[in-house]
Formats: sequence, structure tokens, C-alpha cells
Amino acid sequence: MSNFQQYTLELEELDRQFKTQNPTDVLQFCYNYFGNRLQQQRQYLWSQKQKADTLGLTLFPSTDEIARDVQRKSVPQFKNTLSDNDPHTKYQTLESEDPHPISSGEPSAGLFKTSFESSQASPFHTTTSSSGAALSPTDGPRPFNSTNYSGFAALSAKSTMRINANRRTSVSAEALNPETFGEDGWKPPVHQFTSEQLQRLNASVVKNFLFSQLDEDSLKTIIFALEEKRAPQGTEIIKQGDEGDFFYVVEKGTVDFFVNGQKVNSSGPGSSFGELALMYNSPRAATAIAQTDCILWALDRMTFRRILLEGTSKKRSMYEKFLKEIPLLKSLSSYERSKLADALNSEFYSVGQNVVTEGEAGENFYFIESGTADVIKSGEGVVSKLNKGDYFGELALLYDSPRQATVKATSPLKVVTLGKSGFQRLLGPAVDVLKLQDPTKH
Ligand SMILES: Nc1ncnc2c1ncn2[C@@H]1O[C@@H]2COP(=O)(O)O[C@H]2[C@H]1O
Ligand SMILES: Nc1ncnc2c1ncn2[C@@H]1O[C@@H]2COP(=O)(O)O[C@H]2[C@H]1O
Repeated sequence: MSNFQQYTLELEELDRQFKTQNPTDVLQFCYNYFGNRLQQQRQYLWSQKQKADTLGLTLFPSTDEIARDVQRKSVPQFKNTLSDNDPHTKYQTLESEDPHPISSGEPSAGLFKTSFESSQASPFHTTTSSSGAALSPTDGPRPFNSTNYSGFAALSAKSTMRINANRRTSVSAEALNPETFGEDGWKPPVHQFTSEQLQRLNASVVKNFLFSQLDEDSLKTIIFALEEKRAPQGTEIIKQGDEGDFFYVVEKGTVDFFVNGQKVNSSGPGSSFGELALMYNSPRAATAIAQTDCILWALDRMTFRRILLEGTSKKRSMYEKFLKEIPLLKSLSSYERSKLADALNSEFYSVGQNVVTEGEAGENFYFIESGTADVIKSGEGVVSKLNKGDYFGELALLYDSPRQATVKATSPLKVVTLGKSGFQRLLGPAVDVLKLQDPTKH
């Protein structure tokens, strides 16, 4: 690829991200963008150079600086001084140690640094994780036992990995095409799985709703970047205050979460955790401990950010305000509402269309985001009228019964849907409220 082509691709990507994120500070946004691109590319080259050296190969004749650093055995400073810590984010980074903390969406004067210089001033260096600096040049995802999680063994079998492109939520047997990974030097880790692992991935992890928003290529990338990790009962998987390295999906077992020593939450198979530190470049918000023996799938920070970050952030901010205003969900914590938002999707119906039909099987629970609908029962007519913030469709999911009524749009209707597994897992105490308010019993 010529320099000009590379230049054009960079500008196109910047343009795409600019349009998606609509930043308030244009120059700062561009600065962050290019800083991050440079950091990612240098990290990748560094890791490849190290591998190549080990094998006695010459891979990057043009990267003399890197070659010199490798010979000196010193780790070059590839860190963007701002990291991927976009000042447009509403979350603050590492306030206690960052000399230039970010407060509320606009950069402070101290953020204006212009080179890959003092690592001291970088937010990357302000935590004291036992696993070393985040985003230091690394050869693939950091091994879990580097943070003293003894007995927490990553499996990596030697069979050929393959994928079935025709099935949206299934991984089987066809190699990934590295050409699809982009031109900026970043390459996701690609792990190999046994057929037994693939079966388990298909049966559980692949169906996680966080992945449902992904296109085919992104899903493949994510799946093969996952790494199986086993956490025996009592393992501290994440420590509050550490920097974020991995995002986890639970295949088996239960994980407990503690904030300042207080248990705040538990989550089981099909759930995920460890996203906050990766999304907001903040320290880990909670400690995660295996309540039982757990099988987890870990996704490295960079792959999470590159592929899952945008959709997840978008959903959380899109549904945050709406969910806060729903009386049924008042008992949920803001973290529980965020997890709920991850599982939601929006659907639109025009006047006269049925959202659910009496007698049919039910797969979804609904909230009305805007518009109105009638609840109609055969033989009875309209039994109830629904407006913004109302919910319906809970009976079929609560009692595994056919739909008890038809719900028909009476004005252009926008609903937010929650699938069966999310309904059972994410509504928490609200499920008891739903049972108490069963309309067939009033
Ligand atoms: N109540 C909670 N507050 C914050 N984090 C929580 C809570 N419950 C579960 N978690 C998870 O615990 C994880 C700890 O690491 P992260 O901060 O990266 O992401 C956090 C969440 O995924
Ligand atoms: N009187 C009612 N009888 C039955 N369903 C009702 C009534 N009022 C509202 N509904 C809602 O209509 C929905 C139809 O699908 P579900 O049976 O899953 O859940 C039902 C309730 O959410």
C-alpha cells in the first residue's frame, strides 16, 4: 500500500469516528485519534519484532528505531500521552495520581501534551497494578497468572481453529482472514480451540447479547480473541483499583463482586464483567471473586475497545435516561441499569401493527419508549391502554405461557425489547414487582 493510500485510509477512519462521536473539541479529538493510532501501531510492531528476533527472522527492516530498542532490550515509550482517554468521556481517570485530571467532558489545560514523552505524566502509569503498565508493548494478551492468580490456568489447545461463516451465532471450522483486520497495524490475538471448546463456545458464550450487535467479521474476531480461563473457587479474578486488562464472559460458575469490601452483586453463566475499566480507562470499580469454580472467557483490552466499546457505550447512553424513569426499575442500581441497557434493542411498529399476539409463544419483554398501544383480549376487547414508560409481555416469560393478550400499536410505536435470558437474569428484584402486578389477577 502506498503512503498516499495509507494516508487516505487514516483520514477516512478519522472521518468515520468523528461522525460517530460528534466531539465538542475538534482538535483534541484529532490529536487523540492520531496519538492512539500511533501507539497501537508501534506496540504491534514492537511485539512482532520481539517474536521475530526470537525466531531469528527479520520482519521489519524499516523500523530501525524499534530494532535498536530491541537490541538494547529496553522497552520503547509507545504511549500516547493522552492514551485512548478521550476527554469527551464523562468518566474521570485515576484522579488521585493524574496530575491533569479530566473532569467533565472538556480537556483541562494540562492535557495539551504533544509528543510521546514523559511516561510519568501519562494516565497509563498512574496505577500500581501488579500486572505492570497497561498497554505497555506486549506480546498478545497478558497471561492471567502474571498477577499471581495461581491455579487460574489458561487453556490453549493446539487444534486448528475454523469458523462457519453461514451461521450468525456459531463458531466452527474455518480460518480467519487476517486481511480483514484493518491497515493500522493492530491485530487481535487469534487463539486455537479444541472442538470441545468450540462446542462450549457455541452453546453459551457466542450467544451473549453483547455480541449480538456485531457483524459477522467482528463476531469472528471477538470469538477467536477469547481465551479460556479457569478460576477455582475463591480466586480473585479482578481487584478493585487495579488497571483493566481483560473483559470476561462467564461460561460456568458464579462470580461475586465487592466494592470497598461490601458484596454488591453476583453473576452467573451468560453474564459478563470487567467492562468498566476498559470502557472508561478507569481503575477497576469492584473486586471480582469466584464464588464457585468458574470457567471464564477473557477478551483483551484492545480487542474489547476496538470492537465492543462503541456499541456498548452507545447502548448505555441511549437507554440510560429512559431506564432511570421507569418506575418498575427504581430498585435497580445504576450499574444494574447499565447491564440491562446492554441487553436491550429497539423496535418500531406502525399504527395497527401487533407487537404480540394472543395465544402465541413469547420471547421478549417490552417497554414503551414512545407512542401508544392497546391491550386486547379476545371476547373482551380493549382491556388496557399503554403509554410511554409502560411495559408488557411479562406474563409469557414469567409463567412460560402463551401470550395472554394482543398488544396493538395505536400510534407510531417505539418499544425497547429484552429477551428471555436477559429478563430472567437482569431484572433482579423487579421480577417480584412484575409478579405482584400481574394484570390477570387484578
Ligand atoms: N455494583 C457494581 N459496581 C461496579 N462494578 C461492578 C458492580 N457489579 C459488578 N461489577 C463489575 O465488576 C467489574 C470490576 O472491573 P471493572 O470496573 O472493569 O468492571 C466492573 C463490573 O463489570
Ligand atoms: N388484563 C390483561 N390480561 C392479560 N394481559 C394483559 C392484561 N393487561 C395487560 N396485559 C399485557 O399484555 C401482554 C400480552 O403478552 P403476555 O401475556 O406475555 O403479557 C401480557 C401483559 O403484559
